[in-house]
Amino acid sequence: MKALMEVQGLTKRYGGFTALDNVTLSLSDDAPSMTAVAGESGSGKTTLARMMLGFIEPTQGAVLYGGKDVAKMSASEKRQFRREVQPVFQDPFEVFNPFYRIDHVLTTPVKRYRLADTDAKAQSLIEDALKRVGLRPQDTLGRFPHELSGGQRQRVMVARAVLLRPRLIVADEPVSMVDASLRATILDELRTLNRDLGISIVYITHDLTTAFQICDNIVVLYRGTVAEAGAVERVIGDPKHPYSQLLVSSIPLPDLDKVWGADEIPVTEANAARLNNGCQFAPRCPSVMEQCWRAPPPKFVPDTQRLATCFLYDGSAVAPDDDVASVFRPPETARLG
Ligand SMILES: Nc1ncnc2c1ncn2[C@@H]1O[C@H](COP(=O)(O)OP(=O)(O)OP(=O)(O)O)[C@@H](O)[C@H]1O
Repeated sequence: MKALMEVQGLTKRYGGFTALDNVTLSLSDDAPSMTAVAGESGSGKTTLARMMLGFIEPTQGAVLYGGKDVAKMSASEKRQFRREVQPVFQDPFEVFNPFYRIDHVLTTPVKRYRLADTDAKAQSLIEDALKRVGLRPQDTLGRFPHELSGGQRQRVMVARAVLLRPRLIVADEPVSMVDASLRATILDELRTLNRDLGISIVYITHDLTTAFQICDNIVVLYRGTVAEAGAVERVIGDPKHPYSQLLVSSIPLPDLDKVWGADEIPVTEANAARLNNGCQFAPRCPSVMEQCWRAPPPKFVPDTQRLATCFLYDGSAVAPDDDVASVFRPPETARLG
């Protein structure tokens, strides 16, 4: 597989605290993919996203884009990387300057990357990008950020990313500040960009329902380590790692017999510290065993198209590779039953 981006043994420490620990994940260049990165608050999702975007440097490991280490790129390589790998953030309001009209965030990249040689071409590029994300140019351009809804502002940011025809969009909780009614529409639009324009998407979220709806594969992080990874219908439909099981059991379902919060395993001070050895989830795990305290579990492959770093699956094959994508379902193949 030719890789668009390779995250190799990525580790980020802040002082003595490990926010991300030895994560390896490659994104295929052959077929544009949609990959979710999920986990509760503090699991390291944003840290991973920021390193993929080249915003912060790893303590160990590397992010390769087109085979080149992002931290060692020349100015011109970095410029191309910045164009081809686009961020979409949680809160678009922070990105907008309230004193400029919306047009500013769209005309700036057109100028910076010389995307059009005439004003008419620039206008048509901008209008096309807005239409692609379901916005009417005549209702959007000329307005100030506060005159748009949160959902519209977020769509402008997606339109800005689309304008640059990126190869990869890293979207960090892109709809968590958007009204529920608009969430599905914006996520559908991301899916359409993936299918129609061939843009790969990394979708960072704590929401497994939307990850299931739009993504092919998912990586579940727990305290900076990969708990489980694979095809969404495997990991979300039938989770194997006790942490993924906990996450899935907390998805609200219309089940009147279910008592919400009943499955929660509280974090106490005693189990909040990172372990030096063993499985990070051991202190909260309902299935914890003696060996879980001694060494981190390998990446077991209990069935096809998924891996689970959990000793419950000792005896299953171990993943052939550190790369969690080695068990991914290739995009464009049918979902498992
Ligand atoms: N600049 C920093 N300095 C110190 N610690 C940090 C820094 N950035 C992140 N962390 C810590 O690293 C851990 C992972 O943070 P990160 O933002 O990646 O988590 P997250 O999964 O994205 O959480 P959330 O869903 O709340 O955004 C957290 O414990 C956080 O406090």
